[in-house]
Amino acid sequence: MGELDQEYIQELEHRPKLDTIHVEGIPLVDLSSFNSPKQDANGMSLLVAEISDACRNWGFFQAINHGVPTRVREKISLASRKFFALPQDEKMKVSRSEVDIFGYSDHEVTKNVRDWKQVFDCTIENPTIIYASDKPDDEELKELSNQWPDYPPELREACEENAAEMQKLAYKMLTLIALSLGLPEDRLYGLFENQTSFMRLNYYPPCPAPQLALGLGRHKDAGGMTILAQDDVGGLEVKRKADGDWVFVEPIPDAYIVNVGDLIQVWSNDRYESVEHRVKVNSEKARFSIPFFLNPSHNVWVEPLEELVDDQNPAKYKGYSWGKFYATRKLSNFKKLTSENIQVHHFKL
Ligand SMILES: O=C(O)CCC(=O)C(=O)O
Ligand SMILES: [Fe+2]
Repeated sequence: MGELDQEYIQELEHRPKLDTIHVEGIPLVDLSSFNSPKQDANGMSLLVAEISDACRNWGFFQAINHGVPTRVREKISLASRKFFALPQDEKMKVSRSEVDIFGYSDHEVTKNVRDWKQVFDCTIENPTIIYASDKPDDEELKELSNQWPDYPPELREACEENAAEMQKLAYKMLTLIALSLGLPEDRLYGLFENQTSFMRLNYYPPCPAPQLALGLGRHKDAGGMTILAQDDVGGLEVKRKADGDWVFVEPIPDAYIVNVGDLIQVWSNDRYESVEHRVKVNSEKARFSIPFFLNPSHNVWVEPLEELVDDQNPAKYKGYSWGKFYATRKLSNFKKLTSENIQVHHFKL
């Protein structure tokens, strides 16, 4: 067993099992009927039903025939590998701070345990508007923009091209999710104008003691939806709703993993739930992944959609400000927390 700094060590109950059991995993959804030039009505209604089942039973699925060009994915994957291979002092030149919250970090912590990974974050809207403070009555705004490293020079273009494709795919997903909830297909679009979405490059280096640490501790995604490209190494595990077991997400070349975030859980009034997931590491191979976090505008008030609430189904959440939630989360990256970070269950009625 290799040596591992104490701050990475998970409590016994949260340590991963290293042998991977290949069981029936998250659903696979083929988006061809959505993408075909003349969408056939039958294909679309089958697709909507599959999305509904996947979101209800798993909160996660893999999408194929999604329309994202392979070259866009290859370009960002390669640029990401080149960036993380730089010497540490080069990467630190674009490190995140309380002021510049996008950029590089090798210090992510999930539920007070350090993650075995490095990240590079970039925002999508340029600039992105957020609240300057997490104080409820403070309306002051601030503009955020990206930091780009000198090397690799193509990183910026690769990120921007990937972001544009993720955006298109995210809107397809919003369409399908709205339809699957019995809503008009454009019902969710307006929530994402002036979005606070961002993209992350994840690098999980080989770990000397992968049985003690996690690349990313168990968590739920707080935003609207996440679309993730993983490489062929594998490590992502999803907590199966049916029995609470951790299920390995099989790498499928060129597929994107889609999961419902906490906001869809609230908007859908718990019809769809945001599901816990985590990342295992291993002692031999580095793993790379690229999530796109689709998040609404800072001024969106989050509450169950009125169409999905009635006397039989009263609202299960009180409303909250996405912008204040986001500011609290982002600022907490730079504070030592003494209590649990803000979570959606704090708004449960
Ligand atoms: O790297 C992965 O597979 C998952 C990443 C993830 O869950 C996240 O960044 O929120
Ligand atoms: Fe996640």
